[in-house]
Amino acid sequence: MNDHTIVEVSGVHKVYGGKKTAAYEALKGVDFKVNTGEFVGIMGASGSGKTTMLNLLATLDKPTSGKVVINGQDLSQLSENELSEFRGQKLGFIFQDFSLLETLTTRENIEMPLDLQGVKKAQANEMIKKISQQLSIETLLNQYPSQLSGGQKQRVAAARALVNEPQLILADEPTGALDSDNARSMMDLLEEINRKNQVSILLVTHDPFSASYCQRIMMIKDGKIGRTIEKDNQSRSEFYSMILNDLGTYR
Ligand SMILES: Nc1ncnc2c1ncn2[C@@H]1O[C@H](COP(=O)(O)OP(=O)(O)OP(=O)(O)O)[C@@H](O)[C@H]1O
Repeated sequence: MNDHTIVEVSGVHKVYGGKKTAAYEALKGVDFKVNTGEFVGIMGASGSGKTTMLNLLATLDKPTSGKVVINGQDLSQLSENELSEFRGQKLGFIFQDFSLLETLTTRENIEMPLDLQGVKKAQANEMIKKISQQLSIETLLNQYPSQLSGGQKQRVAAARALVNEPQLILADEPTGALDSDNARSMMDLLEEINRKNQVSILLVTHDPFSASYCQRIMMIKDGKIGRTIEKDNQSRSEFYSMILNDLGTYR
């Protein structure tokens, strides 16, 4: 692991069940690295192990064997309390279902991770102001989730994920519940954050359009990374065609 590596996964196996139920090996030896500032995708059929992998990176679950290192920290060395602190400080999450709390306003939803970390009110206000401007949601701060459109909710969820300036964003089907216009603006936003803020992004998706924003895509199949495809100097639409071709060929 060097300074340029944000994620290093080595020899990771994950077995579910086993004591009373039949054991199922969802990950069968996964190795990969993500460089700092990279925008990387994981694609694969339903049941291939994508969410399992994401949960390990999110520190929400532990591998049966193998190692996950994020930002130089071997996650297996941290206690539960340290893991939750690590999650709060280093990671940002964007999920398909937004997971906004309905009884809180936009501002309160965005403020929540800062409260959990004990950030002082004045500093929290500054951080909320900055991210709201960047995501153009200043006018929505006093609204409740039920008053927002799907695209607006997703921007608020993105603001909440980004407000603590995480080093790594884990995004699970962030466009899954959005129409195509909103999906495009969500992906444009992630690309902008990646470029301007130098945040590393790991995106899990079925969707070739979202995946075309990545610089590199790892194709996971039956619990292993089968192939990696790289964007290199291609335009996004060329990369999109390459992804479609790949999915067609290896289905
Ligand atoms: N808690 C669990 N207990 C037992 N088996 C599980 C558990 N979670 C996942 N699995 C199994 O592990 C395999 C991989 O699941 P995972 O959710 O990682 O797939 P996925 O690629 O994210 O699928 P999808 O795209 O449908 O979300 C599946 O066969 C699933 O049934």
